[in-house]
Amino acid sequence: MAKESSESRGCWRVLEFYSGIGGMRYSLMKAQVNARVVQAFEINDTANDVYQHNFGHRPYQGNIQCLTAADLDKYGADAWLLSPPCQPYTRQGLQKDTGDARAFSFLQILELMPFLLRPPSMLFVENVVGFETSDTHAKLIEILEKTNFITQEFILTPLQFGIPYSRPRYFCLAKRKPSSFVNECLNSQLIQSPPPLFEHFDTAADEDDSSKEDRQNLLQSCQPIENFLELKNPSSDIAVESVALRTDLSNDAPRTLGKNNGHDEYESLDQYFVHPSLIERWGSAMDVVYPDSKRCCCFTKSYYRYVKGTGSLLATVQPVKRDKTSLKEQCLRYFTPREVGGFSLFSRMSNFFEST
Ligand SMILES: C[S@@+](CC[C@H](N)C(=O)[O-])C[C@H]1O[C@@H](n2cnc3c(N)ncnc32)[C@H](O)[C@@H]1O
Repeated sequence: MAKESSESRGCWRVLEFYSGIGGMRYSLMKAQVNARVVQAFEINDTANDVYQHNFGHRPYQGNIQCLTAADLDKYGADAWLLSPPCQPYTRQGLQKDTGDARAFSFLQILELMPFLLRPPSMLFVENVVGFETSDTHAKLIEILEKTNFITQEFILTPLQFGIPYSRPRYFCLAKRKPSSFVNECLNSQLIQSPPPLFEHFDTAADEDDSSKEDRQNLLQSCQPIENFLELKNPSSDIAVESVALRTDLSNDAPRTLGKNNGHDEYESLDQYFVHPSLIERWGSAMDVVYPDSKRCCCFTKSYYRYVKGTGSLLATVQPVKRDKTSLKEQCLRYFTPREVGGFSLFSRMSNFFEST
């Protein structure tokens, strides 16, 4: 079947697999490429509710594993965006890789590639660090090579793009010949540049001097956290008052304090304060950042439920001397859902489409 070229249409037709709440689509919009998502695929109906709210389009709800080559051919898509489940490859998980049922649908999509009459010209895959050494990755590269794609692979963190968010991720870009990349010297390579970064910067003990310098330069070039705050910090007086009040609250107390001398900003912020009892118990394990910090840790889905290892907490009172001020006095709060979303969305792929 003859395929109308994207140049003649002037607009890429895009398929978004594993669309979730639409992070890839937001990134595509931010990259300002001339593209249109012609279909999104997602099994989770709650995610689809959010996607529909965000974009006014409800993804196809179903198992990607059941899609056939004919199903995909009918979209005549130029580009595929894929962010398959990462659990089979996470370092903290069992790393069952191709043996994990959650990897099957991605493997199945790859297996369809040689049978497509209208294969995409471009592919973009995102996953966790660890994917690049998996059997699924080997399969991805094998099939892409067999079907005439050139690949460039990267491990990148938002910190490299000025976003104060430490979230190294694996990315694969693929273009089908005769399309080519601008920087051909990166073809068939996995680029990790600058050198590997760590979730907790202060634990990178065995780095040499040059990677320490790279890391420092990287951090300095990031925007401060305060540029990403939806709710600005209240004045110190209000925040200190808040700690006094919260110390009296039991865990079951209502999360809002009601009217407080007309401090509306404080009221909306209140539900995000960390209860002092949690600070007492888990303070030493908390990753605390400040409005002028230029990094924060990756947020997980257990953020708000657990404080240890699930993402950073923000000090709403900037202490004069950080090491001399107790965490309780610093009035810690969680980042709001919009703030968490903002870090993630800013950090995706806008730069790829612009530069490749
Ligand atoms: C890593 S998340 C992708 C997140 C997405 N990029 C976003 O911005 O929200 C993987 C998504 O794939 C969905 N998923 C997993 N297995 C699937 C399958 N077999 N068919 C369709 N969707 C699937 C999950 O429900 C989840 O939303």
